Parts: sequence; structure tokens; C-alpha cells
Amino acid sequence: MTPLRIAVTGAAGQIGYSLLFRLAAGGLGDRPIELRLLEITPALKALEGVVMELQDGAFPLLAGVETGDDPRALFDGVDLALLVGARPRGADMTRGDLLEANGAIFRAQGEALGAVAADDVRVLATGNPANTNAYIAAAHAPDIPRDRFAALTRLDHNRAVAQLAAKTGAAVSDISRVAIWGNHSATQYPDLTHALVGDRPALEVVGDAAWVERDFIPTVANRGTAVIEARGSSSAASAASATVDAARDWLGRTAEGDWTSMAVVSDGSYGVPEGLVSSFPVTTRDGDWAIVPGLEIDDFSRARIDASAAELAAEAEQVRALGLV
Ligand SMILES: NC(=O)c1ccc[n+]([C@@H]2O[C@H](COP(=O)([O-])OP(=O)(O)OC[C@H]3O[C@@H](n4cnc5c(N)ncnc54)[C@H](O)[C@@H]3O)[C@@H](O)[C@H]2O)c1
Ligand SMILES: O=C(O)C[C@H](O)C(=O)O
Repeated sequence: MTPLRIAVTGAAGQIGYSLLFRLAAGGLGDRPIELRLLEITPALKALEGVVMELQDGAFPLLAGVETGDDPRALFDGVDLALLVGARPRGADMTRGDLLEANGAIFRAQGEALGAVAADDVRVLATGNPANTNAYIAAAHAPDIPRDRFAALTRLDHNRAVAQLAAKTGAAVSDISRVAIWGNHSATQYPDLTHALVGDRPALEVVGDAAWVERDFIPTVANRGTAVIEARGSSSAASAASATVDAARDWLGRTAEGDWTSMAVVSDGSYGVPEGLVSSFPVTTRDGDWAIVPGLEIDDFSRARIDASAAELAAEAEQVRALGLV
């Protein structure tokens, strides 16, 4: 089997330190992988140490590792690009505050992917603000179809599943059809209206309408902030785990009868303006995705989805004003 060529940016960072070992240990399946690890020049020394540790893991699926600070060299022929490298926020910042600092990274990396990546490349932005970074990268790679770009909202999805499991006492594996809509930000809408616990509607099992609005939604939407406050730095292992989950499902498939959440370029579905990179419930299959069609959207959900889409539109306007697209 030819190895899957995976670029990981920010490979010497916090998320990278967890992500690389999950990938090498077979997180995407049993196909061998070749890692292309991108860092900024001052971090290459630290990256050398990480590569030593990868070697010391003696991972049978790890067919090769290359490192460097030139995206055009490292992205050459890659099948999957995990764009993690970006500044994380501090305690008093929103993810949107990172736009100016991080947007330029995604412009340069979008251009490089467009120039040298494999024809079948899939690009997943984890670095924040993830949705708009994917939007920027896609804008600078016009030869790569838009549906190959996505941003990570799987961490929010996993957080929502975990909160629902804790509330209902169900196993996470019994929960399906949770959805995250919109931006990976405090305006995101974690939606339980279609969710199931076993074969029962989650809202019926919860039996506490006030919990959804007062506890569930704010807990999921603000979880990143809570982790920063507790840990002193932003979530890393859970973000790496969600990045692996998202890539595995994208290249593989979502379970029958279930879906996942992924921020993808909107085709106008559910009233989200076309072109914005917004989270939707999606099914995936062998590298393709489809927004779950025909879900009923009640007035509460409508207002939440619209609010997050408005924030994404404002971010898109901001990057235009900054000359990033
Ligand atoms: N979408 C999500 O769910 C989610 C979750 C957690 C964190 N994040 C985001 O992921 C990003 C990385 O987080 P972290 O904790 O690993 O941060 P970190 O600071 O520990 O690591 C970031 C790494 O990126 C590198 N980097 C900076 N510019 C680069 C460039 N141009 N090319 C390649 N590498 C570059 C840095 O040198 C650093 O090693 C942050 O923006 C953070 O906010 C997103
Ligand atoms: O909140 C952050 O800044 C980090 C990350 O996006 C998260 O959701 O944990």
C-alpha cells in the first residue's frame, strides 16, 4: 500500500505533540503514512526532538518523516493537510482576535497547497479562527475544489456528545445525530433537536428544556475558554483527538444512520450564505461529504444559525478589509 502523505503544520506545538503520535499509531486506519512536518524556522530544533521521539516509538505504520520551514517543499504531493500551526489565544481574547495574526499563515499555505499538493488533497484547518482560516486558504488555492477545504468543529461535536452522555447517563456510543452549526466560536449552535439517545429523541430523554438553553449550549460553546482558564493554555490533546476523528471520518465514512459536524464551504443550505465556511451536520464517504438535507429547523435554531452565520460573514468582511482574500 502506498503511504498516505500527510502534512501537519505547527508540528512542534502543543496539538502537534499529541496529534503526530495518534497519526503514527494508526489513528487514520491501517494504511502506512508519511509525515511532512512544517514549522517556523526557530521551532525546527524543537521539531527535531519530536522527530526523535517519533522514531523512538517504532511505529510500524510510519513510513517516513520529513521536516522543514518551506510549505512548497513539504506540501509537495500531499494527500491530506492538517493545518494546525497558528497562534493560540490567551485568556482575554476571542478566537476572532487571532484573525490578523494567523490569516496570513493560511494565505501562504493555501497558495502552496494550490501549487504543489496532490490532485486529491483534503485540507483541514484546526488553527484558529478555524472557519475563516479555511476560507482564506481556499481563496488562495483556486485550482483545488472548494469542497476539499474544511475547518474543525469536531471538537465541539465531541464536547456536545460528552455533555449529553453525562446528563443522560448514556454511553457516548449510544448518542447520535448531534449537530454543530456555524462558527467554531462562542456563537456556534450545538443542536440537540435531532439527536438520539439510543433510539429515543435526546430532548425527551433529557426531559429538561431549560437545561439545553441554560447549561448545554453555553457549556459546549464556551468549553475552549473553560479549558484555557483551568489549564493556562488552550486544549491540545482533545483538539488533536478531534482532528484525528475528523480526518478519519472524512477519508472513511460516518456510521450508518449517524452524521458528524464539519465546517465546510456553504452551498447556501439552511440559509447559510454561499461561500462561508460554516459547520453543518454532514455525512462523509471516502473523501467526500454531504450536508444532511431536509432537517426541520425550528425558530430557536433558526435564530442561532443565523447569528453564527452573521459572525462568519463579518469575519469574511474583515479578511477582505485586511487584504487577506
Ligand atoms: N479548531 C479547534 O477546535 C481548535 C482546538 C484547539 C486549538 N486550536 C487552535 O490550534 C492552533 C494551535 O494550537 P497549539 O495549542 O498547538 O498552539 P502552539 O502555540 O502550541 O503551537 C502552534 C505551533 O504553530 C507553529 N507555527 C506558527 N506559525 C507557523 C507557520 N506559518 N507554519 C507552520 N507552523 C507555524 C508555532 O511555531 C507553534 O509550534 C491555535 O490557533 C489554537 O487556537 C483549534
Ligand atoms: O478555545 C480556544 O481558543 C482553543 C480551541 O479553539 C478550543 O475550542 O478549545
